[in-house]
Amino acid sequence: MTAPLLAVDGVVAGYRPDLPIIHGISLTVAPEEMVTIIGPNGAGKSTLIKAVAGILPISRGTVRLAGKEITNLPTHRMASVSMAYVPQVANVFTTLTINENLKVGATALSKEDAARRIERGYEAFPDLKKFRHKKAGVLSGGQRQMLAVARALLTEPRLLMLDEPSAGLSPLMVSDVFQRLKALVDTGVAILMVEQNAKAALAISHRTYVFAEGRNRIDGPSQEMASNEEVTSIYLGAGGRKR
Ligand SMILES: Nc1ncnc2c1ncn2[C@@H]1O[C@H](COP(=O)(O)OP(=O)(O)OP(=O)(O)O)[C@@H](O)[C@H]1O
Repeated sequence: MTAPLLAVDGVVAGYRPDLPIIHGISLTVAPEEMVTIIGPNGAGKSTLIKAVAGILPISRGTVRLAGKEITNLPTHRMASVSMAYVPQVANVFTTLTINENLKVGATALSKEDAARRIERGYEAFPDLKKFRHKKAGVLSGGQRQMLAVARALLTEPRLLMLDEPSAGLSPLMVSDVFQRLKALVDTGVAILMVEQNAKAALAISHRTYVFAEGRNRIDGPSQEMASNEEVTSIYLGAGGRKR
């Protein structure tokens, strides 16, 4: 088996040191793999991703990226370990133009690198180029999500983490956003994302982890999970039932 790019082992974390929300979660993401985390509301999906991103303190367990321990790495150092995180809300500056949003994301880069990488972002997301001088506030939900992703990619991460990229999007937009994320994986970026939209997540990702009550519940190849009885009955509802 390929050595994991991300290895989360027995992580305990929460919003208060005396009140853990996740109780020893483990998972891996291989290079160029797309992994989703699904589970009911309050299962601790966002908490896990925030803990890996260094936003919430980890009280037990470890996080390794490419074999190097990065447990409780300060968020501002994420780019230096080739990792990027797109939060669920407030992930773009709505009063700035698209171009300005990208420039803000590129402040740590040299002028040449910034220009080159922003141009590459425009190539990957042509809609953004079309509206480059428009305020991000006028973008559709899907385009906004793409802007947040394009900004996160400016640091050229090997691992991109996303918290519910489909939140608030129409089914058509979900499909478009997911296809673009999949295309990113094909260019060599690994993705770990939390999703409420279990059906779409299972259809697009390589592997899926199901969390419940702050613990690993079940995991495996997404195709298998999509036909797993427990997953279909509890998490997919009527729309995801086995044929
Ligand atoms: N800012 C916060 N302060 C304190 N507790 C929080 C905070 N945010 C979430 N929680 C609690 O942590 C638990 C897990 O929340 P989390 O957001 O990780 O769940 P989730 O699996 O991502 O589900 P959802 O899809 O509903 O966000 C919940 O019980 C929630 O009430």
